[in-house]
Order: sequence, then structure tokens, then C-alpha cells
Amino acid sequence: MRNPPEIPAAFVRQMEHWLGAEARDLVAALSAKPWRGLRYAAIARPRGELPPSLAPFLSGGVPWAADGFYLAPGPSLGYTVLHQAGAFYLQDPSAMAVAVALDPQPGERILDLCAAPGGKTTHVALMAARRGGAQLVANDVHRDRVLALAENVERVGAPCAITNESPAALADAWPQAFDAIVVDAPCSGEGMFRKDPAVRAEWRPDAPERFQVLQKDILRHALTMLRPGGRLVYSTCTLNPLENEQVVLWLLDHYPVALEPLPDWPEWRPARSDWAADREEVGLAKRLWPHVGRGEGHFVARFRLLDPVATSPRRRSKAATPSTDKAWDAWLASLVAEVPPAWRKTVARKSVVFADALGDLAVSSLRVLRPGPPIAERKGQVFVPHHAASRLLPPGGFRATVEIDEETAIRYLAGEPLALPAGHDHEATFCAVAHEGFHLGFAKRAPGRLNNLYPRGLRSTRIESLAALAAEVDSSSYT
Ligand SMILES: C[S@@+](CC[C@H](N)C(=O)[O-])C[C@H]1O[C@@H](n2cnc3c(N)ncnc32)[C@H](O)[C@@H]1O
Repeated sequence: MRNPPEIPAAFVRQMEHWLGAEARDLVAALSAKPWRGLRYAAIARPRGELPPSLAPFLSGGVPWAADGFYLAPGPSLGYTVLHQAGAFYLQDPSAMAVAVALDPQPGERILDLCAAPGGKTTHVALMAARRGGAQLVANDVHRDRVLALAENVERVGAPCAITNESPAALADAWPQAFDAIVVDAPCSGEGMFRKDPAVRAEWRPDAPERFQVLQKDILRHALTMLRPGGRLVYSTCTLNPLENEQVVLWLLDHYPVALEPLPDWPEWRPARSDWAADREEVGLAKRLWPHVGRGEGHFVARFRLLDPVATSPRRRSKAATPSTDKAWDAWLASLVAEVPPAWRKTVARKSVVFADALGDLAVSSLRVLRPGPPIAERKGQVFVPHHAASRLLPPGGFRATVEIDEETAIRYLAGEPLALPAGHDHEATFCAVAHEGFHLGFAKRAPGRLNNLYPRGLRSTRIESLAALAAEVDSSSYT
């Protein structure tokens, strides 16, 4: 096996310039093991908890994220039943600071502008769901990455719309449309050096300068989409002040924005005003340094927009109309115990019926990957539940549910049919399949068995049992 690439010497020189002797501690920390974390993620059960079967893998809570936990050194949990079921999201503990900084409020309309693969989107969605819900749009400019975003959003049941656009195109369509926007910007990724050797290999000495140009361009457009009084969270996973304090300074100098205080966690250090023309308020932004706290490198700042940046009136699209299709209404009633309010307005595109998450946002000129969570597909004259819909409702939300043990769930995720459980006398054609109260997908009733509707593209024969993985946990400390 090849050794991971060294920490780039030019990076070390740059950080010595900024940090002086402290750079040594930083470089030493970047050569140690990364901190790993996971976050409770099942949005349909926003007040739920991680099941006890995950306890052997956890080593304490992340102080700033109510749903976040450190993972003990050991195996990856990506190929487990509970991960596939969207019970949790694997996330760097420092990255959990971003949704916390945004602090989503009930009923807000929120845009995550650089959202793929979805760590912050799904965290914002969970926090919002806990507070009664928000309207969420997640965007990413890259076509391949936006598909990974959709997969993660669907896995955890985040009820958001997804677009695949440039910030400029969105800004043109959605002036002053949002109460809050997250710009988790593309960056030189220095904070990820110990977690991801590929980032070290790709880093170039001029990366901070180049990314700063891109970050300003994205922020320029983001601000025009924010209503006056709205909040903008700017974050990066890099360390260089060119992409952090100096971008903050540029925003303060060029736009009617004010920085807001963030929570005062000891592991969140004030950003350095001395790297931003000694502007004291820059210290309200926070740095999560890899050599200070238990997580990778992150930067986060929250701004309040004081005056509008764009004044053109908001364009409205025709609101989605509630379905009046009787066949659809009857089918839905046969699937769910009670139709959730968010499913009353639907949008049909090709053969898929989506819950409408765009409301009056104009989308005619935009690439919309999904206008909201998919609920069903029309196949000929009949509807079939969309796999993603299984994640949208809590236990008991579907008329029929079959709870299966882990061994059976592993076979279900590989695509095998299920035996009809003894006593399963429900007549519903479709039933949800659940493990430990988390919905995995759907099955269709057939004589003597349940046919597996878990999508072919998601099926996997690599899923491992938690008991087997627990034996690999290293209970010694990180360092
Ligand atoms: C740091 S990553 C976002 C991580 C994501 N927020 C999460 O938590 O999973 C930055 C994202 O910005 C996107 N991006 C790159 N260039 C962009 C641009 N010009 N405009 C908008 N987004 C861009 C990338 O595709 C990438 O997914």
C-alpha cells in the first residue's frame, strides 16, 4: 500500500507565515488520526434517538451538536443496515458547526447553495424538522455531485427540493427569496488534510488565492437571494485566512451585512481579526482548528443582511395545485394512515409524483433535479410508492409495516424477497419494511411472500452486521 502524500511543504510555509511557532502544533495534528463522527439523521422521527445497537461504536457526544457523536476508532459504519435506513449520517464533528450556526427557525425558507453531498443540508433539515419544519432548497452546480446529494437527502428523508444550477442562474430567478442561506463554499480543503489524503495531493500553493475569487463570486450571488434581515452562513473546511477572515472582511466592506455572535464553545476559537485589518468584529466568526479541538479544520461566520442587495421584485410561479385526481387520492389513502400536509400539493414530472417543496419559487428557467421529495411513480395505469417516500414518514405512518431483524434486513437490502410474516393479515398492496423502527423501503404483497421493492441501484451485498463490526472497535484513545 502506498504511503499517503506528505503535508505539502508550501502549505507548511504558508501556515508558518500566519501562525508562527503554532504552525508546528498544527502540522503535527494534521499527521495524526482524524476525528470521526456521526449524527442522528432520521428526519421523519426528528426527536428520535440512535438505537442501542450503535452504542459500542460511540465515544461521547459532540458538545455543539445535540445529535452528534464521536466514533471510537474502528470500522466504517457506511455499509450497515441502519446507515442504509438513514438512521445516521457520517460527518466530521467540526462540520456539524454549520447547521448549528445557521440555527434554522420554524417556517423559514432556506437555501443551501453549495450542498453536495448533503452533510449540512441534512443537518439543517433535521434541526428544522425538530422546530416544526422549514422550506428547504438544496443546490449544487456539479452534475455528478448533485446526484450524491439527492441520494443522501432521500436516504435520511429530508423533504427538500434539489436544483443543479450556478449561483448566478439562481440569483437571477430568486431575488430576495430566502430567509437564510448557507454557503459552504468550495475551498482549498486544508482542514481535511488528515482525513482525506487526496486533498493533500491536489492542493497547490495558489489554491487559496484561486478559491477566494470563486468564493466571492458565489457570495455576491447569494446575497441577492437573501431578504433584508435574513441570515447568511459562510463556511469553509480550509485554514488559510485568504479564504476565511479575508473573505469576511471583503463582505463587511462591500455589502450591508453585520457579523453575528456564534455559540461560545471552548473548541470554537474566535477568527483572527489581526488577519483582517484588525477589524474587531471579525472575531465573531469562529475557527475550529485541528490542533485545538476534536474535529477537522473548519471556519464558520454568520451575517445578517441589513439592507436589500437586489431590489427587483420576486417573480412568482404558479403555485402547485393540490391533486384533484381521484385515482391518486384513493391510492394515497390506501398507502398512508393520514396524508401528511406536505403531500397535499404535488407536482408530476414524467412518471414521478413529487410533494411540492418549491412553493412560489419560479423555476421555469432552472435545472430542477427534484421539486420536492418523490412520493410515487406511475407505472401504466397504477401507482407504485417511490422508494424515497418510505423515509418521509415515522413508524406507523404507512397503513402496513413489516418490522424485520438485522439478518433479514441484510437480505432485503441485497434484493431478496421477504417471507410473509406469520399473522400478516393486512390487505394493503404495499407495505413499509422497517428495522428498529427505521423504514428501509417498501415491499409488495404477493401470494405467500412480499416482493422486494428496494431499488436495484441501491441494492448491496456488502452490508455487515453491527455485532460483527463491534468486535473491530478499538477502545483505546485517538492519539
Ligand atoms: C465544501 S463542498 C460542500 C459540502 C456540503 N455542503 C456538505 O456539507 O456535504 C462545496 C461544494 O460547492 C460546489 N461548487 C463548486 N463550485 C461551485 C460554484 N461555482 N458555485 C456553486 N457551488 C460550487 C461543489 O460542487 C461542492 O459540492
